[in-house]
Amino acid sequence: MSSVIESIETLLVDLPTIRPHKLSMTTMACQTLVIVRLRDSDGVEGLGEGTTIGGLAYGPESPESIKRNIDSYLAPLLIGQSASAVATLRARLDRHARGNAIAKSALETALLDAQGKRLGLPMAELLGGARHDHLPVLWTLASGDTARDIDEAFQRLEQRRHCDFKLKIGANAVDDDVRHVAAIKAALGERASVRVDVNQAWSESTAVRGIAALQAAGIELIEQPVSAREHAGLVRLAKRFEVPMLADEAVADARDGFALAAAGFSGAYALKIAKAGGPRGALALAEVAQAAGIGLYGGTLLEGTIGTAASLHAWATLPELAWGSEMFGPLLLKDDIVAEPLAYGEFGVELPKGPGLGIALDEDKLAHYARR
Ligand SMILES: O=C(O)C[C@H]1C=CC(=O)O1
Ligand SMILES: [Mn+2]
Repeated sequence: MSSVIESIETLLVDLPTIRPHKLSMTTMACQTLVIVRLRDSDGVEGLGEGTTIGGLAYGPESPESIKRNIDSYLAPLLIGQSASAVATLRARLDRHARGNAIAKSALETALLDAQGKRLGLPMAELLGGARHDHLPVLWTLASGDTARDIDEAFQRLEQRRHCDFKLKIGANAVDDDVRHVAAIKAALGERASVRVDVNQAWSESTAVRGIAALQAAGIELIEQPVSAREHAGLVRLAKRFEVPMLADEAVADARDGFALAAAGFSGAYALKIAKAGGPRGALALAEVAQAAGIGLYGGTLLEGTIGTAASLHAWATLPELAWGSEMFGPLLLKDDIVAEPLAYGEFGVELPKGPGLGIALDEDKLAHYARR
């Protein structure tokens, strides 16, 4: 008898950040992880995570909606079904529930983790096999203070933890943001690369002015300068400037990626398991990007270790991440809920070993940080 899914538990876990993390739409002091524990009739447990940024500030799913929609709608679609049929189960979720990509990503991760444990294979093997076991990871400077960001960048460089930096801008007037970014780039010089993420904050005309100045300051990549829905504007910016554009909020899944490429976009796509409804959807977007000659970037919604590990297993199967990755989420958090943290070093992170995600929970820490 093949194993069936017996229960699915969801927990909200609130973890403080090491410092305020300032984005165009919110400033974070805490991150809320939605942790999924899926138990199968053969005793195997699969772990998953669905995490967003700033409640409803970043996107249409909040931690509370993710938990509630899994509990009320998505989990009942899976309970009693054959646990190994990951693709069929994932299609079942899409057939009966619209949207809710983050909730679906958490469940797909838990299904893959359980299946990997059952077969004794790492999750990357289920996704085609790892081509890399160490992935590059940048750091996001977003304290809101120029001098503090510069200090932080030099610390990270000296630790050999990160040598590429992403600056979060768009909350301030464009001239102030440009001054901030140019000062950091000037302080770091050739020792580090600097890119920016505007998180949709600019109109197209502001973007033209801001990007011209950022390009002159030596910034290497401009992430999501305009609204996610402004595909035509993003294409115009990509054609206008030498500095490449990175589409993030504009491309959730393979269909978005196809539409943007067909509209004439060139540059790079940020892959996120949360946007694409799971690791498999994110890899489908990667296929479209590769077919269109668009570069790949391993993105995060600032997940903790479980969501980050799931993403790493997916990115490890790709031939190349031309723009590296930002899988630093766990490093932004003061504490963790896993027994063994991910191994960061040499400007990147190791792909975890062992079956499934290769991650085990620390039950005491989980109980301590779980919301009651
Ligand atoms: O890229 C985003 O939009 C979300 C995120 C990734 C890194 C970070 O600091 O925020
Ligand atoms: Mn982004």
